[in-house]
Amino acid sequence: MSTCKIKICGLTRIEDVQAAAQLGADALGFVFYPPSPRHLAIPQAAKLVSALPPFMTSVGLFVDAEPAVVRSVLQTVPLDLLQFHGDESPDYCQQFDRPYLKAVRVRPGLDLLAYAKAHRDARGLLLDAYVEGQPGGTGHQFDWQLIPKGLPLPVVLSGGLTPDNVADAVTQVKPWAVDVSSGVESAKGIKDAARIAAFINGVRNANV
Ligand SMILES: O=C(O)c1ccccc1N[C@@H]1O[C@H](COP(=O)(O)O)[C@@H](O)[C@H]1O
Repeated sequence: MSTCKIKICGLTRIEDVQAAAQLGADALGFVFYPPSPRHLAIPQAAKLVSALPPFMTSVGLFVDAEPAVVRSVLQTVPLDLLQFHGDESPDYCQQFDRPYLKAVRVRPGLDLLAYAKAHRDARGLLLDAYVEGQPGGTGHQFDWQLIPKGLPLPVVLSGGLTPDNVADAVTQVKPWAVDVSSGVESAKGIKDAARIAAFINGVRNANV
């Protein structure tokens, strides 16, 4: 049985927060990126985060946001961890004095070791698929063979994970955690409890 951690991202409804918590997710992600169909206004996000039970991590996702935007979210929404999903520099990421994940979109030719070393103050490196013009949440998978051994940060694997492929992903990559959005939805921003349950089962049944 795998103890890989599980983050479900892009929640927009209280019933999805409650279902993900009851089904055993470790962390929930809330999107603060206006072009995303999963984007939340601050009051809505505050309501969802306040419904989290104890010991569950709330994660705020930003894409190249103005620092003032991140600060205004942090004033009202009690986020445990930030997820920077754009081209944010290490200096940018550190300015909020909050633990963070740095996301990177993996493609051939990218030196992931150098990228991880540059972002060594991150709590983890989130690996997503590269899709031209789209920062994430695409439902696309990338070639897991592109992940080098010996990355100096815990790996959070994402990008096109589903209930059908997540056991293989955990078995092959052995990440610290997995992150999913599209793969557990019935429509953008609408989570499907049966798919979340199947996803969590897939992680737990991985052969590691
Ligand atoms: O979820 C979004 O809308 C989103 C928008 C902009 C950047 C990232 C976004 N989501 C993150 O993308 C990855 C992969 O998602 P998927 O499972 O392939 O749909 C995941 O880390 C989400 O947190």
